[in-house]
Amino acid sequence: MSLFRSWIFVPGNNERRLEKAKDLQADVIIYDLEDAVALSEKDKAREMVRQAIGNNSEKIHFVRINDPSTAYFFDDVNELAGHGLTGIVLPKAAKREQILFVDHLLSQMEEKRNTNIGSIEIVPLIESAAGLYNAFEIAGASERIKRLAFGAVDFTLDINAQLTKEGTELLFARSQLVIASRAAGIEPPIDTVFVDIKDREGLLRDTRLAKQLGFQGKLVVHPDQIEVVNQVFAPTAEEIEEAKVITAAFDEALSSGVAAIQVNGKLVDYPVAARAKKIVDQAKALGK
Ligand SMILES: CC(C)(COP(=O)(O)OP(=O)(O)OC[C@H]1O[C@@H](n2cnc3c(N)ncnc32)[C@H](O)[C@@H]1OP(=O)(O)O)[C@@H](O)C(=O)NCCC(=O)NCCSC(=O)C[C@@](O)(CC(=O)O)C(=O)O
Ligand SMILES: [Mg+2]
Repeated sequence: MSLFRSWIFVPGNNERRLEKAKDLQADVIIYDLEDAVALSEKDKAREMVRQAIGNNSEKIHFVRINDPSTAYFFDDVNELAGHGLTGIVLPKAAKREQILFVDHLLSQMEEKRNTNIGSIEIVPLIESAAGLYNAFEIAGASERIKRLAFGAVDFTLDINAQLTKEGTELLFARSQLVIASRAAGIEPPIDTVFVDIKDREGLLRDTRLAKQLGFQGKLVVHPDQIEVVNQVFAPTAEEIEEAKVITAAFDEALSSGVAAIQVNGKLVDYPVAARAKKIVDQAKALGK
């Protein structure tokens, strides 16, 4: 079971940061060809990212390509698809038709390069009012989509909201993304970046909120943010211990035909036991 807690953006044209990415403890690396790269550097970045993926085959890699309305999109897909990347992050995802188009192009690239058709994932980045409104349709548009991600910087720009540390302005969008994802039958989404790199407490609060709302992980922009995100999205030792007690007690109860019991003063029934099992599975994936 792979973990998808922390997703770090690494600017695709920065040699030093591409090199550093190899040793980071992030679960996923996103090599960025979009907004972290100046227009004059797009071609160079594409080549650098290709090399970085080749030199770093252990990790789960995504590339954030430029969106289909740009002049860079086709070259990004053509030069990177089928070269060892796990998938693409599709920025400015706003409607189902975009996904169908990208899906079709990826299938052609996979066929040309003798890779399994459908193996390259797509993570649509929802960062506009239209994207949020169509999130359910986007999530269900292709088998390649396992999860959505949220981009609050562009989103607040689009809806004329102020991006604050409290994130009140994001509450509806965040919840809507969680619900659209689960209604479409895909995994919980990945939350937006927290831009104040020096504010550890702020990041901790923001990440806890994302977890509470149902997100599975969070995008980050700086190595210092990885540890907080990994910690918040991993169960604590107490949670693991409690989950083990609950699953053992519930399995025993079920064998006697009982499906509602009390453990440490709390009701345990099927959904409570299912949540506990998820924690036990996550702990196993973390080697705990
Ligand atoms: C912010 C800053 C410039 C600060 O750099 P500074 O150099 O001042 O930082 P320092 O503290 O000095 O770095 C200490 C050491 O870490 C190394 N180091 C730093 N960052 C590293 C890194 N990312 N990867 C590997 N290594 C790294 C560095 O090389 C140094 O190592 P060394 O050289 O040994 O000293 C840098 O982090 C950075 O570029 N971040 C990524 C920016 C980016 O990708 N933006 C696009 C994604 S967001 C977006 O698009 C919004 C969105 O689309 C998406 C959404 O929300 O979904 C929306 O709409 O909302
Ligand atoms: Mg953006």
